[in-house]
Amino acid sequence: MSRKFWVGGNWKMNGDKKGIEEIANFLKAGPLDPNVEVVVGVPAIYLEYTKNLLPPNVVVAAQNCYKVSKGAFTGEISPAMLSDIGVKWVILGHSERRHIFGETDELIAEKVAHAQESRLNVVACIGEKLEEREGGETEEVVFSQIKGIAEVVVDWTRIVIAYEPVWAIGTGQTATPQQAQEVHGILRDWLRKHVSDKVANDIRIVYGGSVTGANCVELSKEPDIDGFLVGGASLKPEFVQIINAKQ
Ligand SMILES: O=C[C@H](O)COP(=O)(O)O
Repeated sequence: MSRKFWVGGNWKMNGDKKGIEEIANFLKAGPLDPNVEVVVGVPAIYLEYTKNLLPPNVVVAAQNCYKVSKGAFTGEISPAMLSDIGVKWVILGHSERRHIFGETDELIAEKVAHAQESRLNVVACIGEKLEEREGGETEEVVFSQIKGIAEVVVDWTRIVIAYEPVWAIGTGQTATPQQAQEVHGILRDWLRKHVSDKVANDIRIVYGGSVTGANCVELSKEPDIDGFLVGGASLKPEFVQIINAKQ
């Protein structure tokens, strides 16, 4: 069993042509650890522009997509459209989609199902809110979220699970390596029990929430942390340090 370390950047609603060129330049300069899979989640309007600027060892992801291939859904984009322009990854279920835009577990499951049918690689995000952690409900919340996703996955080679505790996102309050490892460990055990040994052994479970150049190395040493989903720091040159955390 050896899981390739996976590092994603999630630019969220940030970036313009000039800024994207700067990011592409520091990623080109790297050097990036060749043993790491690197994906950046780009605003939809810049997917093609970014794809043309990035070095070949970094690929783009969409930050969202809809649950059907086409139709009267103003403002949405579909997996078919992403595939049509050569995009192979999509982030689904991010906490900002869940909590700002009201996406439910049910809608996220439908989106994951359709993205899988369309052969996109999915970064499926889960994570508890602060009040849920403080109420001792972390396990219950993440198990219910992963169950919703697991029920629709048909190809486990095309999915990365991102554990992102909501209280750690954009707050500077990173989960400690022990806190993150504890949840990654129980998620892997859940997959072992409810899906299979093979899936549990092979799937990448990555951590997101205030990952920086300063904390990535310690987090990367935990046995069940297989990479990161990075927000703010993925817009800065320190993203290279995070990609290289295992070196
Ligand atoms: O998708 C990334 C997460 O929301 C983490 O964002 P952050 O690194 O800015 O805390």
